[in-house]
Amino acid sequence: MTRLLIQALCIRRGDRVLVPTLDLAVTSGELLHVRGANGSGKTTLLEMLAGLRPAEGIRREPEDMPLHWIGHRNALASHLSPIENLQFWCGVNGVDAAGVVPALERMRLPPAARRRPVRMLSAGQKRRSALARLLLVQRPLWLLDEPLDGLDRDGIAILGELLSAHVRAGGLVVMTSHQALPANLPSVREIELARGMM
Ligand SMILES: Nc1ncnc2c1ncn2[C@@H]1O[C@H](COP(=O)(O)OP(=O)(O)OP(=O)(O)O)[C@@H](O)[C@H]1O
Repeated sequence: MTRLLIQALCIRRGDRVLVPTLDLAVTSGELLHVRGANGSGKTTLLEMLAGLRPAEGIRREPEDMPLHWIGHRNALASHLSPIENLQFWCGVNGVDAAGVVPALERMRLPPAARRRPVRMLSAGQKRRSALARLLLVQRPLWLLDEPLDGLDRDGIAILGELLSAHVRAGGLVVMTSHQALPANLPSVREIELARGMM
C-alpha cells in the first residue's frame, strides 16, 4: 500500500509557527482536501510535502513514490505555447511527448489556444494547460495547490473526473481549495488549518 505519513509536523515560515503540530496519514485511494483561511499555511504544507521546503515528520511509503506537483503559479513559460511547454516538460522528465496533444484535448483546450504563446491565454486556459501534465505520465501522488482556481464549470468537471479516476485507481491526492470540491468525488477527507491546531 502507498502512504503519505505526517507525524508531529510543525508548519512554519521563517521563525513564525503556523501550525505547531500536525499528524495524519493519507493512504492509497484517498483525497485529502486542505482548507483554511488565507495565510493559514496550506501552500506551505503542500510545499513541505513536495520537498520544496525542509520538513521533519513527513514520510512517503515507498520512499521513492513519484509525484505530480502543480503549484498555483502553473510553471508555464509565457513565450511558449501549451504544446511547446508540455513537450519541454516531457523532455525534462523523460516522458513520451506523443501524449501532449491528447492531454490538451482531454482538458478541452481549444486547438488555436494550444499553439498560442501562454502569455496570450486566459487564466483558465493556462490552468487547463498546467493540469494536462497529470495525464502525461501516471504518478501515484498528486500534490495540487488551488487547482480549481481560474477553472469554469466545465474545467472543474473535467478535473473532477481526473481526480475521481486517479483515486479509484488507488492514487493519493492532497489538494488545497477555498471552493467546494466537484461533486461525487470518492474518499474525500477534509482538514482545516487553523492557528494553534493540535
Ligand atoms: N516569503 C515569505 N516570507 C515569510 N513569510 C511568508 C512568505 N510568504 C508567505 N509567508 C507567510 O506564510 C504564511 C502561510 O502562507 P501560505 O502561502 O502557506 O498560506 P495559504 O494558507 O496557502 O494562504 P492563501 O489561502 O492566501 O493561499 C502566511 O501567513 C504568510 O504571511
